[in-house]
Order: sequence, then C-alpha cells, then structure tokens
Amino acid sequence: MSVLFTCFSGLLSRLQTSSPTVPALSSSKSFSQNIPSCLWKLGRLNHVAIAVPDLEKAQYLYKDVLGAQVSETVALPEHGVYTVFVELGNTKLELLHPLGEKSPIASFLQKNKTGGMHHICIEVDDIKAAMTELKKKKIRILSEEPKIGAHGKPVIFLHPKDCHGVLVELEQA
Ligand SMILES: C[C@@H](C(=O)O)C(=O)SCCNC(=O)CCNC(=O)[C@H](O)C(C)(C)COP(=O)(O)OP(=O)(O)OC[C@H]1O[C@@H](n2cnc3c(N)ncnc32)[C@H](O)[C@@H]1OP(=O)(O)O
Repeated sequence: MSVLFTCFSGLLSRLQTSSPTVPALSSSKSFSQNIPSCLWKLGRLNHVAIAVPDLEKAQYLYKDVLGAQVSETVALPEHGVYTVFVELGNTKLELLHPLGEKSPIASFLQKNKTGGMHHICIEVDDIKAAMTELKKKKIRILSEEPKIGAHGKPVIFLHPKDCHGVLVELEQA
C-alpha cells in the first residue's frame, strides 16, 4: 500500500512539475501504461569520465592550471584503467587512462587521439532492480553482474548505442 502511495505521489509531482515542452500524456494510452516504475530510481550525477592519453598532463591542467583538488592516481586492474578524481563540489571528473592490453580506454583513445568524454556515472538506489527492469526494456548491460567500481560500490555500464551515444555507468548509491 505504501509503495503504491509513493508511486502515485511521485507520478503526481512529475505531472505537476513537468516542463511545458514535454508532451502531455496521450489520452489514447491507458493511465496504467504511464505510471513510472517505482522499483528503483536515479539519483545524483556521480561523475563525468574523461579518457586522457597523458594522465600527468591532465592532472597538471586540473590541479595547477585550473586549481581543482585532484586525487592521487589509483590503478584498477579489474576495469583496465588508471583513475584520477577531480573534485568539483557538486560532482567529480574521473580522468581515465588505459591499464593493460585489453583496456576499454585503449580502444577509445585509438579513435579519439586527444582524449574525450568517455562516460557519465549516475547513482541508483537499487542496482539489481535497475538491471532487471533495463533488461526487460532491451537496454544492453555490458556485464552479467555488477563489478565493484572506483568508489568500492557495485557498478554496471549501459551500451552507448542504447543511450543516445553516451556510455552510461550506474552506481549503487
Ligand atoms: C572504474 C570504473 C568506475 O568509474 O567506477 C570505470 O570508469 S571503468 C571505465 C572503463 N570500462 C568500461 O568502459 C566498461 C564498459 N565499456 C565497454 O564494455 C566497451 O568499452 C564498449 C562501450 C562496449 C565499447 O566496446 P568496444 O570499444 O570494443 O567497441 P567499439 O569500439 O566497436 O564500439 C562500438 C560502438 O560504440 C561506440 N563507443 C565505444 N565507446 C564509447 C563511449 N565511451 N562513448 C560513446 N560511444 C562509444 C563506438 O564508437 C562504436 O560506434 P560505431 O559503431 O558507430 O563506430
């Protein structure tokens, strides 16, 4: 009962705050088709990841030129990356550099020689529920199970071709 109430009040607040450019609910669809899922929800933007060909130069840019707080380099062999986090207050940047021959960042940098935005990471409140629903909606998840990500929490990646050209990481909040 309380779940239903939460869903319904969430729907009402979305309807009340929706932008005028968002099309109104189609009267041809039944009301139940438009009830948003309530098993899991998106949270805040955790980070934006940037693949860089030279980690030291990128650290220099963010720390010494732009004056940001920049972490030490951490190796994450399970993901095939070196990571550096840049603290921005409301979110973070994650600088990524290839580690090992099979690194996903290596193939990305082959196509984007000077580096570029690699993925965005959004927090979710229930990553398993998210996986179940996204699979039903035919969004490709790039691993069978969540992996432990840079913050020691479970993460999954969604195929960029199913997310309008952006590789999306979901992290358990
Ligand atoms: C530590 C952790 C954390 O933050 O917690 C991390 O960051 S780990 C960060 C590193 N880990 C990951 O990225 C894991 C998830 N990534 C993957 O599974 C892979 O990198 C894929 C995204 C599936 C891409 O695989 P692969 O490079 O073998 O395929 P591919 O080069 O043929 O790419 C297939 C198509 O996707 C596009 N594509 C590839 N990478 C992309 C990206 N990052 N953003 C947007 N589009 C991308 C390609 O241009 C290509 O499009 P066209 O066909 O149109 O040319």
